[in-house]
Amino acid sequence: MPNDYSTVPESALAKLGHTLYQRALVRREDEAITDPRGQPIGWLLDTRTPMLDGDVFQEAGTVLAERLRARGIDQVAGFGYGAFPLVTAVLPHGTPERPFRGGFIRERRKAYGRRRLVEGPLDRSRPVALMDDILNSGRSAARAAALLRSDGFDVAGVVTLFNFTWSGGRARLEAEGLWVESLLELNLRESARAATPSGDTA
Ligand SMILES: O=P(O)(O)OC[C@H]1O[C@H](OP(=O)(O)OP(=O)(O)O)[C@H](O)[C@@H]1O
Repeated sequence: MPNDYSTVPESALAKLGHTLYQRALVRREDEAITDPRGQPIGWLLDTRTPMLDGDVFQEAGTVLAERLRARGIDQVAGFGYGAFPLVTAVLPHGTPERPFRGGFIRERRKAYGRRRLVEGPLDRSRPVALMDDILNSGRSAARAAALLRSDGFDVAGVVTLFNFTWSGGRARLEAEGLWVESLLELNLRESARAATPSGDTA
């Protein structure tokens, strides 16, 4: 039986976004958190906490799959621990005629065995969307896109849970010809200055 592909209502999106944000948010009052240079920061979003919980995993997969289908995409790839749960969450939401396929991008080609850079059944003749939890500077996604392209894949766009709008990641990726879609646009510029934000990220 094909899944029900009726459009996910906006209210469901808002609820999911709220859930993801609330359950991913870690504040310095909760635990000591640092940036990549080891400096203390005020908050971060750790999306692994909600995404690796079965209920959110299921709901996020439904919503993300809907967005991908609307763009004619049935192949997704991820680079890093924030991305992997998103890729796997989408996979059950295809149809028998048009199943989703997923890929995990390695930092570098594996030196033995199949010697692959991208693990999984992705088809080079069809476009791939990159998945990631957070778009901040856009450097991770740009690097992932470059790795995919270097291995012969056609990268169409990037789907994320959150976009930190103050960091210019979207512009960086759009300049490379990628479309960008995020479930939640976070615009916390003023509080960001005060809190030195991070998305569990650089
Ligand atoms: O747009 P950017 O500035 O590149 O930031 C976004 C990236 O940062 C985070 O990963 P992080 O580097 O914290 O590594 P992790 O996935 O291993 O936690 C996040 O999961 C994104 O992949």
